[in-house]
Amino acid sequence: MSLTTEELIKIRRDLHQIPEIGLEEFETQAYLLNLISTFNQNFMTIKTVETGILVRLAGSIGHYTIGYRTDIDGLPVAEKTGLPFSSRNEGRMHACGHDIHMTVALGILNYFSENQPMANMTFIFQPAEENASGGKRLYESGLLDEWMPDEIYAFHDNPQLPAGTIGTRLGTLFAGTCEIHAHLTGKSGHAAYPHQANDMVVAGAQLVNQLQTIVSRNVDPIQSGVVTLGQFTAGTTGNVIAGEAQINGTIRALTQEMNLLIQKRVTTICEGIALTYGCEVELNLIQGGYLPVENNESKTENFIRFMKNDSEVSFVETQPAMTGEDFGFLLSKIPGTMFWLGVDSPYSLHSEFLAPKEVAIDAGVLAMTHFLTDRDLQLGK
Ligand SMILES: CC(=O)N[C@@H](CCC[C@H](N)C(=O)O)C(=O)O
Repeated sequence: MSLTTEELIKIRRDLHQIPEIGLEEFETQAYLLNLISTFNQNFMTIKTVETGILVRLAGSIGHYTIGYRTDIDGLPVAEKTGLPFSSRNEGRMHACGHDIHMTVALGILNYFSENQPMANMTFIFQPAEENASGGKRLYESGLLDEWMPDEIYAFHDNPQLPAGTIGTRLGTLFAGTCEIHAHLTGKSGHAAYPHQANDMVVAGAQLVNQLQTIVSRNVDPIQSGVVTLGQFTAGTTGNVIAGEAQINGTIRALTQEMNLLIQKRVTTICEGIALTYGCEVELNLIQGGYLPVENNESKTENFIRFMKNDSEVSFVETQPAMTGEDFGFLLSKIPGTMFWLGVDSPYSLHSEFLAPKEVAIDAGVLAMTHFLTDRDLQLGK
């Protein structure tokens, strides 16, 4: 018996109330393990990796392994949806919809635990998609090795698509990202004596402005790039010159070459600021596993063909997006497809008001159980 709509919605709401940030998903892991232990165990094996979980369904032939991945982490965002099942963890929210991702993965896993596939299936419940390259960590732990998928699938929810609609494209779906962390050290002092201090608010402000010229002056306008500096902290009060500043941000580019070019320009500009303002600029650029999400050509052609032909699935071809995903790392090792699942919300991913439409859950489970059943049949021939 597959999970009912009501059961799936209850699971999603349970998960929504316990968001945890990357590598701290202890409650989430315990909830998932407890639930998965209620599924048919006849051909299931479970392993844990840090706060992640790997579930293997042994196929009746076992000649091939199909992978399916969900991320499980939340964000350091204070929820303001006002929903009765809002986050119970202060300052934490599933503001990127990973509660929806997990619920759909559980629906698919539950279905195949009752309907044994011919191929093996490896389900990956992966921590730290937002902050610590969880996919790369998990891959490099070696624990996936004996259950390594031959091909792999995953989705991200999309507030801009109608609830339940599946979308993807051939080629690059998401950007590669790279975190920027710049720490500026000058000399603090009295507001009345600027000549005796070295003001890091002024140096930091110049750094922000100069970094914002990279996209307009260094990126080929026919291509694309983003430099967003989401955090700038400096100083303690209005009449004390700040001796330190911290600026954090992120780079986005659809090719690794462009990402590296932007990283190079960020480095050069930081060196220039250090020289100009006689301060120290300690720069950390962290790309980790956030490579561009490049869909495999033949797997994705097959995926798109299937979704277009399934009369119960609504499918649209989408443009590339500047969101990042560490599934890009797994796709650089294992051929597969990343796709969107529409959740129809006026608020964007990472918004404290994001409230995905739950009707998307059933649609996601249906589309993927249909697709993976078909894929299993193709592979078994
Ligand atoms: C889907 C999504 O929103 N992913 C995140 C990935 C973050 C990567 C990294 N921590 C960074 O900030 O560059 C995103 O912000 O796109």
